[in-house]
Amino acid sequence: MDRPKVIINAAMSVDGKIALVGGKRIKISDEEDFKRVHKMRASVDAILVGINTILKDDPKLTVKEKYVANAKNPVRVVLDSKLRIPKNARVLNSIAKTIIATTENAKIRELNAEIVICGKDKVDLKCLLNELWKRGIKSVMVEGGGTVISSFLRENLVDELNVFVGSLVIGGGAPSLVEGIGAKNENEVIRLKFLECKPLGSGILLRYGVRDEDIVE
Ligand SMILES: NC(=O)c1ccc[n+]([C@@H]2O[C@H](COP(=O)([O-])OP(=O)(O)OC[C@H]3O[C@@H](n4cnc5c(N)ncnc54)[C@H](O)[C@@H]3O)[C@@H](O)[C@H]2O)c1
Ligand SMILES: Nc1nc(=O)c(N)c(NC[C@H](O)[C@H](O)[C@H](O)COP(=O)(O)O)[nH]1
Repeated sequence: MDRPKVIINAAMSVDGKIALVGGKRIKISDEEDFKRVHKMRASVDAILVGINTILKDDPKLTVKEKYVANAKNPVRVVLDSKLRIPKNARVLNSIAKTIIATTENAKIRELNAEIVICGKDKVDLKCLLNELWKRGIKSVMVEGGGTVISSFLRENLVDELNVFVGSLVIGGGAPSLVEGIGAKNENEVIRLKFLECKPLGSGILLRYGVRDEDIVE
């Protein structure tokens, strides 16, 4: 199947959490990591997140001038099965193009975005990646949250996983890097290929490959 290269990027605590208990956003990345994240945003054709990340964080998903000057903004893509996105979500501003990926079950309404229908209950990722490919999108940065990251990994649609490990512990039942059901048996474990580990600012950057054949060094 023709599909864009998929790179997951997220920031987690030492105990693998990506937000506070209850899902409230916390700054895990430091300035060095945000600079890396925004450089990566500037280098891809699209950035993708799940609707819960929009509802919890209200991100802009654009490239900040202070990190990368005069950058071209990638297309923003939101997985929103029931088309719940609020009209005033920042991702719907006119600074960059936005695609809302939804399902046949959604009640379609007018939004400042292109609406792409893929799947019935939740967004069919293979269908969506193919639609993005048809629009000239050759690389997608998946910025979360944990449920979306889980779907991409479980469906074996990931080429690279980049995780910044901040020097903090959140604990308890806070959202994790990979949500979903998880592995009960050894054969359900997702094995990664270690690529790189380097100190970055006050934390560590980890890079893994997932689909061996597609990893571009
Ligand atoms: N630290 C980080 O790097 C980082 C990055 C992004 C988000 N977050 C945090 O993650 C949390 C949100 O994560 P989450 O797991 O609750 O939600 P999410 O953002 O992963 O969105 C999940 C939702 O997307 C929709 N969806 C549609 N099709 C889907 C598919 N095929 N697979 C998966 N989801 C699909 C569903 O409604 C699903 O409930 C927030 O607390 C946010 O602060 C942290
Ligand atoms: N890389 C990263 N480090 C963090 O410490 C953190 N909390 C997030 N969380 C992802 C989330 O969706 C954020 O809220 C957006 O990174 C903000 O995005 P904008 O700058 O508004 O585009 N991401």
